[in-house]
Amino acid sequence: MRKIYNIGVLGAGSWGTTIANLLSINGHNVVLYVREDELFKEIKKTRINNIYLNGIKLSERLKFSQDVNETANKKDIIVSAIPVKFLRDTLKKISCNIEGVVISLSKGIENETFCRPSQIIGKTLGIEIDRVAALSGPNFAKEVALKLPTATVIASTNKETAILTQNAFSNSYFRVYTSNDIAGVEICGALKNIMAIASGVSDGLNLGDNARASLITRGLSEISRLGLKLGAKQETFMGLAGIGDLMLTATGSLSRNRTVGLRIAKGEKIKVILESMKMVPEGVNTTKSVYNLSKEKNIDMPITNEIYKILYEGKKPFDALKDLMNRPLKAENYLL
Ligand SMILES: NC(=O)C1=CN([C@@H]2O[C@H](COP(=O)(O)OP(=O)(O)OC[C@H]3O[C@@H](n4cnc5c(N)ncnc54)[C@H](O)[C@@H]3O)[C@@H](O)[C@H]2O)C=CC1
Ligand SMILES: O=C(CO)COP(=O)(O)O
Repeated sequence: MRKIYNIGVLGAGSWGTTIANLLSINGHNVVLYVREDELFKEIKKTRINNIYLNGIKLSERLKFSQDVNETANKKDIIVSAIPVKFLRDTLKKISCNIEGVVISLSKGIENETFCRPSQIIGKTLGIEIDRVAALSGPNFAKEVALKLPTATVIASTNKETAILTQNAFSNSYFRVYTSNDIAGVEICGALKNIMAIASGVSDGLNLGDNARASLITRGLSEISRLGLKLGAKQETFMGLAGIGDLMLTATGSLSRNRTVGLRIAKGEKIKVILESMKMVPEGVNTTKSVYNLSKEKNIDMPITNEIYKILYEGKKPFDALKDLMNRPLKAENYLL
């Protein structure tokens, strides 16, 4: 018999809604915080999130709230599904005591502080890091919402937190592994979004399958170099949160980040692309964080550099390609 928890999910975007629905299907008592007034009315009436997860009828047991404190109060598990840019300010609105564990679903790195989502959560809510976990892996929300078979990783410095979450989230179509490498899992989840933009640019320019596979491989090498410097464990890069999510996002048609790259390659301006998207492609902000962080740490990240220049300095994608290909030749070393 599964233990039943009281759970609050912060953020009714596509992933927050999907996970709230999954946890409700798993038998937990779940309340989902919906920020937008119109969406709140609509979702209560129709049980469909017509902005972020259209076409999926949500569980009859799922409850909705527009109050972050009501959502977080007296919960065994709080799930945070807020894009990194809005995470700190949203959490600051919580004034109730946090009694249970907090699970982060966000994939990004904060611009000014270079904090990972779990670090923002720990600091802002004033809770110890061993009550925080991060869930990450090759997980398109739409496919999980459609109950297609999916595997993922939940990472925490505390084994009990990871196992509690593993048991609460797992079911016949969602298989959760545990990890103790929260830094590695979050770094992989954030940085693969940069590589997904790069892959989208490459495909949008019709550079071919060789180029995409090369980008994914050298992208992983770049992610690993920075990750190891930041304390990640090497084996995480070869796991679901690492190569698994990188492969998915750099090749899958559902990726918002990859879509940004495809549209950039067709000549659209990043400002116009972002204004046209309701969903948040985290890779755009994360590129800025990682570009600055790599300079601070003196880590060579050529793909990230070029994506930064395309997004923030208006560099032409073909010029970025030329500069990437014309760098000094070297021996292949995964970490160089
Ligand atoms: N959608 C997916 O397939 C997956 C998403 N993630 C990650 O989960 C996190 C949440 O993303 P999604 O649920 O996909 O969101 P989304 O991109 O579908 O929706 C945007 C979300 O941002 C919120 N938002 C917009 N403006 C805001 C503001 N000013 N203040 C506070 N919140 C605001 C919206 O209310 C909504 O919840 C992201 O870090 C994402 O990378 C992780 C795995 C899968
Ligand atoms: O993280 C994701 C899949 O694991 C979702 O990727 P996108 O944000 O690019 O859609």
